[in-house]
Amino acid sequence: MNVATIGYFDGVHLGHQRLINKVVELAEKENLTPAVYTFNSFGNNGKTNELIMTRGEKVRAIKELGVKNITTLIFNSVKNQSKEEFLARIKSECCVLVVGEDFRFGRNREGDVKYLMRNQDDNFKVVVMEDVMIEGEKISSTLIRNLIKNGELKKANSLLYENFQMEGEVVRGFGRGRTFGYKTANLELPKNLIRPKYGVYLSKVEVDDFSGFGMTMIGVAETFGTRFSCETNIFDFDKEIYGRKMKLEIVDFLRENKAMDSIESLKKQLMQDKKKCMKIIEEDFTF
Ligand SMILES: Cc1cc2nc3c(=O)[nH]c(=O)nc-3n(C[C@H](O)[C@H](O)[C@H](O)COP(=O)(O)O)c2cc1C
Ligand SMILES: Nc1ncnc2c1ncn2[C@@H]1O[C@H](COP(=O)(O)OP(=O)(O)O)[C@@H](O)[C@H]1O
Repeated sequence: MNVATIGYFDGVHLGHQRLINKVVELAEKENLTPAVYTFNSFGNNGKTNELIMTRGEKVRAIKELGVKNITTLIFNSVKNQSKEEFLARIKSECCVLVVGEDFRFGRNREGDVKYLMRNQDDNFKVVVMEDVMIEGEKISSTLIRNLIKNGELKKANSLLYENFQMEGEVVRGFGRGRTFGYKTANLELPKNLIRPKYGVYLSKVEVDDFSGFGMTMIGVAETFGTRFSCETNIFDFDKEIYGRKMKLEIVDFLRENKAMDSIESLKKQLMQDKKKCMKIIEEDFTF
């Protein structure tokens, strides 16, 4: 039998981690299976194109926390189930359910924690965990999405399972970067992932067997045009990586994008950006 929790778990943030850690702890104590029920989507409320992490990253995070059994429920099939039907399924597979205070389930979100508590018996217990708070606010995926959209990546990262990251293929740009001494690898972004506020960021970079740092512009290179791109100048690196898979962790916001009056000004700015990155790396990432 399972000890389980249920949720979409986008970001696997500190609140999610409290639930999952409890599941693992209780399962170990009772020699039961630690389990998570998650969903393939949120339905049609729009949030699905603003995901904090991909499904693959989420499943990996949940497994790394010690969960052995992950079930993905198809949102469209469960959304019309009554609270009785949904609970009957959970009771047939779980003997303990760990939930947050505001957990809702079933058609029109009709099932709540009170209903679950009333339906406990010898074979089914409910454990309710308190919300995890930050500065008087409940930590939630929505709160973290707003931080990311505001460019507050450092704060968002401090609440997430791991730094906000984007993984994709390195594609060709206009070949302009190399002409002024700053090659910039253009990343094709995963669809459905939330885009941080347009701007320039310090990032951690992984490509092939290289692992290091870089500076990333997300948004529009206003000096040259209006097309969206995500471009990274990788420090201490000089290799052709077109077509390779690259992972960026967006670590810290440096500045807004600007339209420059010349290539010389752009180069000067990039030099300053790099200096700022080096300072942060020295302060925060000295091993
Ligand atoms: C860290 C970083 C910061 C950047 N900041 C700006 C900027 O403020 N304004 C701008 O017009 N372009 C900016 N760029 C984009 C460059 O203009 C762009 O990389 C260059 O045009 C090369 O494009 P390409 O790779 O398509 O050839 C920045 C690029 C990087 C890597
Ligand atoms: N340090 C580096 N940072 C970024 N890209 C690099 C670096 N060294 C080599 N490259 C290669 O150069 C390409 C970027 O050069 P660039 O002239 O900006 O062309 P493009 O416009 O096609 O991105 C990258 O895609 C990568 O293959």
